[in-house]
Amino acid sequence: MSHRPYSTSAYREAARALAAIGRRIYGQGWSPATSSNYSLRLNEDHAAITRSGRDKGLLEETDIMVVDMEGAAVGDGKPSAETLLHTQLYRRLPDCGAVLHTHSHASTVLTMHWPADHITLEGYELLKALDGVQTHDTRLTIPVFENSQDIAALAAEVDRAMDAGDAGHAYLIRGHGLYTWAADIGACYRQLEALETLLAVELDRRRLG
Ligand SMILES: CSC[C@@H](O)[C@@H](O)C(=O)COP(=O)(O)O
Ligand SMILES: [Zn+2]
Repeated sequence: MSHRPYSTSAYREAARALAAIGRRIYGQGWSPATSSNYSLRLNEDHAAITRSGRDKGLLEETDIMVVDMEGAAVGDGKPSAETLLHTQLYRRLPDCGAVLHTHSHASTVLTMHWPADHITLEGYELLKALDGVQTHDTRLTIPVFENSQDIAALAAEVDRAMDAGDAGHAYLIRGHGLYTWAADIGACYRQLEALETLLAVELDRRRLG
């Protein structure tokens, strides 16, 4: 299958941006022990993504590589083990330009301690940081998928959930973490910061009873 070529300068800019946002996310405590992975769309057929196993607090441009939209490495090295969860979003959502995945304390405890297959965030002003949300009077339902090492199967499950109209802004994986996506890295980081903040608030709210 022939792939449209991507711009080398666009790749270099994507690698720089992903390394910078990765260090910023690490500083928030959301990507411990090499967890988490980040990607940017380069064109219809390629994405820049973090290499597998990299320390996100020390992320450099050399820790980024290119994959095609079937999840195959372009060039040497091992892309993120969760690449297919990124390409599922790029293949399904033409306007998706950036995908961020984190492993925060809040997302882990909320999904591990409570068995529900969704987390609802409702009535928070910070919900307006999410694309398309205009009021605090909003109920955001975030689906929780069971964790699996079969990433292809997990990506197919996300696809089915989206077919059913779920996972509009983000999804959670139980005992694992959060995925969110947006048109560009700035919007995606804004959404990630809002969601991780609200998940921490929700955890505190539940503890307060
Ligand atoms: C080190 S535990 C976290 C990993 O298993 C995985 O969930 C993750 O987020 C990072 O995987 P990676 O292959 O480095 O992109
Ligand atoms: Zn992960």
